[in-house]
Amino acid sequence: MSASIIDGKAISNNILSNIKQKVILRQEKGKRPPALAVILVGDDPASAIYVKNKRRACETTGITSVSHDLPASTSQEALLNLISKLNDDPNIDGILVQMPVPQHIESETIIEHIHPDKDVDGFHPYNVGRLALRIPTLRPCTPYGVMTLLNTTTDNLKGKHAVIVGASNIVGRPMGLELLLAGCTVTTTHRFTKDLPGFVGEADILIVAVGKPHLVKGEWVKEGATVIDVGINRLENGGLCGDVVFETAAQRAAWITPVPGGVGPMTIATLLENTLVAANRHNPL
Ligand SMILES: Nc1nc(=O)c2c([nH]1)NC[C@@H]1CN(c3ccc(C(=O)N[C@@H](CCC(=O)O)C(=O)O)cc3)C=[N+]21
Repeated sequence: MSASIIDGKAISNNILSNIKQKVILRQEKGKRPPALAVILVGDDPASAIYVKNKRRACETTGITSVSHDLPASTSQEALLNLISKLNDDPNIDGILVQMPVPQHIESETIIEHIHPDKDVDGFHPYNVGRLALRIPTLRPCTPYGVMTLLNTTTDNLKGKHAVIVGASNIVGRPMGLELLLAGCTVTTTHRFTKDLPGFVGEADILIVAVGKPHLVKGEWVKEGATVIDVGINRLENGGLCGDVVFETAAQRAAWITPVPGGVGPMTIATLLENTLVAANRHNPL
């Protein structure tokens, strides 16, 4: 078999143009555009690229982005104060604090300080808890973006065996909740899993989100599987690669996402979808 490529870039562009139409509709009804505050602390080069892509997507859709670029030396207290101000600001619908934050800042404290109604990343325990209880509101962007991709390739996810490699707070764990909500049988593997290749070989749907280049070998993949590679690893030659060995996996899979151009753009599209949802709630039509 030779896999078809899941074109995350094209699918995300479709979502962005839908959002753009909805933003125009709001403005025709006299409402301001949705507004996203983007906070970047420090100067991690990868973060700078992602944040730039987010701001560009805001421009494409007509969503207002308000940048707060802070030095790496920013204290936790100063960051919490800024978030408090944005929580109370009626002209801001969504707040994003780009992760990772510098070592002296505790990310859990920051995430819990963002008002759940403005948590467009879907990272707040309230929003993750809602998803766990099958009453999702603002959904974690990357897992929800992956669900959008799966729904374009698979008619009925119910009963499919989904295997997740990686159990992080921002991808692996909420990914399991989304797949469970969609009716999949879910297995989550992680650093203590024995026989990772054995679990991977059982997956109808394989989601890999670890951040280790080429961790998953193509030979492990089940014939006809759908492979979603969430990893984005920077190579020394400046290129990018995923967590899956693409060439060999594509010989066995039915569907596979590329890196770049797969999950990354979907994360951004979902972030803007969440911002529109938050705006429609704060400032209804
Ligand atoms: N509060 C917060 N929210 C996030 O959503 C968040 C975060 N922190 N920290 C880091 C991760 C990572 N992330 C990506 C966003 C866009 C691309 C993206 O645009 N990727 C392009 C390639 C871009 C490149 O050249 O590196 C692609 O895959 O085609 C990738 C990864 C959001 N994250």
